[in-house]
Amino acid sequence: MTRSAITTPPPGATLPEPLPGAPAPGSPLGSHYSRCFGCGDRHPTGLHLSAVTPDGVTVTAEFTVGEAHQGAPGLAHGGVLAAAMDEVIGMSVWLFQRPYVTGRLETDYLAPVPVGTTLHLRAWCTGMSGRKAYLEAEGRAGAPDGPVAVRAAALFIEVGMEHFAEHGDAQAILAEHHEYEVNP
Ligand SMILES: CCCCCCCCCC(=O)SCCNC(=O)CCNC(=O)[C@H](O)C(C)(C)COP(=O)(O)OP(=O)(O)OC[C@H]1O[C@@H](n2cnc3c(N)ncnc32)[C@H](O)[C@@H]1OP(=O)(O)O
Repeated sequence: MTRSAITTPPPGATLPEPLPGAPAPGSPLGSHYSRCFGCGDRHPTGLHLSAVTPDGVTVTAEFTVGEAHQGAPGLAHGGVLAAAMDEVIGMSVWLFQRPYVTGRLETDYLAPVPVGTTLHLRAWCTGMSGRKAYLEAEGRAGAPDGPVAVRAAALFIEVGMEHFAEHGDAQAILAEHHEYEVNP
């Protein structure tokens, strides 16, 4: 991955450990919002990522490129592939049980991805420092050990739940996130 200085952990960054209460290894991760373009099962043309965590700190997921995801005829749109990277990385920081948002996302496209291809995604943390989490992800075509078609490096920034209430739909958050106080 040709990551930049912004997405490279600084000296002294730490690696996360599985938290108490993390999903059991191999158990499915639920959607954080049913209308989310990345993981929501109520989004009609979304990515419908289905994900598990093998170890409480990394995430693996699958995404099958559909008709609604094309850029060039028959090929996945690059922005859609970036969204898949953003989502699987977002799912992995969700394991830290604190809310984060994407600050920066860098993407390398290594091969075209035809409609009908299942991308096997993986995301992992390379370091945490204060409010900043440094993460990477990859998408392999056709199989977990298939050729890497897309790679990403990201900087995520921790926010309070009020971030989503202030800028988004507080009622929709409350309806799906009983575990968080959105207006502390
Ligand atoms: C209900 C649950 C929902 C879960 C949703 C997950 C969805 C999946 C992930 C997403 O797609 S999130 C959607 C896309 N991202 C956004 O909408 C974020 C928009 N940006 C912001 O809201 C603010 O810019 C942000 C919260 C990221 C930062 O603003 P703050 O005022 O809180 O912090 P500040 O600007 O002081 O930055 C804190 C540190 O991060 C650094 N930083 C922030 N944004 C950066 C950036 N873009 N690039 C590099 N560094 C950045 C900043 O330099 C600083 O570093 P230092 O502490 O070292 O000084």
